[in-house]
Amino acid sequence: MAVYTDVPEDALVAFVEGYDIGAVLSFKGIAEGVENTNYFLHTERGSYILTLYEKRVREGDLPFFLGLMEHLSTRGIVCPLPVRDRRGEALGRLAGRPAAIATFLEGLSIRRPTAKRCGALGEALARLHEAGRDFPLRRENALSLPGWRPLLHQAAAQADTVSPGLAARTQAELDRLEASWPTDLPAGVIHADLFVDNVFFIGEDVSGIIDFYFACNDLLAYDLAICLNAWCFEQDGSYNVTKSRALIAGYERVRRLEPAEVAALPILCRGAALRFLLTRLVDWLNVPEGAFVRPKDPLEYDRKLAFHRRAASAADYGLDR
Ligand SMILES: Nc1ncnc2c1ncn2[C@@H]1O[C@H](COP(=O)(O)OP(=O)(O)OP(=O)(O)O)[C@@H](O)[C@H]1O
Ligand SMILES: N[C@@H](CCO)C(=O)O
Repeated sequence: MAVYTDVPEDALVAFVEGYDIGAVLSFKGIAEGVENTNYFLHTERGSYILTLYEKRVREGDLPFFLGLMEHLSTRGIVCPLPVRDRRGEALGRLAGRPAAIATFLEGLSIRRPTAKRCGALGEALARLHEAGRDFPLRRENALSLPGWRPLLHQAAAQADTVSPGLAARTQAELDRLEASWPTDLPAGVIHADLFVDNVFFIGEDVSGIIDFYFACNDLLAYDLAICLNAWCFEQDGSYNVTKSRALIAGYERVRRLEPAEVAALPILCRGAALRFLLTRLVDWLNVPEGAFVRPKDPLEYDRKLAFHRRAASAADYGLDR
């Protein structure tokens, strides 16, 4: 569950009075998610999400995240739109934490997406990349290649308690990626955490994208690699190349990949898998005492990494050129 910070009712009422959204009708903590505290907020004017920013989100990055959601909204991407208070500020403080109110999005996240929905996701991802082109702020990706070794250092001593040989496997993978990571591919604003729980559908269509708190400037095709990892593996660990082909084809309906991006796809997928293996491993080994959080399984990404290590080219992901 993700309610790390309790908000007393009187503090909430005073906070909401600072906005032109009417009086509070109801207010409820949201169990999903692991990063921030989220409340569902219903007022006389409608439905909103109140977010209190927790540990991994740096306060200095919030203008980037909130500004990006505003920017993307004006360019037709359906994402939460931060609500500005009566003074024109999108970012406030509540219960001692930075906090913001954003619009509530309709739709459902789909746990087991079909190939058709993977195609719709691919298209939505490329639209997001296109819409982010003229966003003026920059944020380096703290969880790209240079950030992985410090994470491994944090986890290495205990990694083998999670799975025998994990420390050495992860170390070897990181060495290999450091020697071959591409640098000269098209870059721009990426979402960087576009998992199935962050995409809402109505029917077969993407109705909205949430959770921009890892968004940053990085390689566009790396974002695609994150989605291939998150959307195209089955429960039994097998890679579904039909879904993968559909996701990439959806992406290319909006932005065609350059030959260098196609060639780099296997290595980008390895990097994306290692990134989530490492953050999950660190979280798995460091559950804060008394926290109501169920850490995500790092070994899921150890198994995905094994698939990517065997991939010879983009053809293994259904991209035959
Ligand atoms: N704008 C929104 N509209 C509707 N529901 C939302 C919105 N924002 C968040 N939610 C709901 O709150 C849940 C948690 O939100 P979110 O994924 O942003 O939290 P998080 O702690 O950052 O999670 P994660 O673990 O994915 O990083 C979502 O799964 C969704 O159900
Ligand atoms: N999407 C991430 C967690 C949220 O940052 C994961 O599945 O590891």
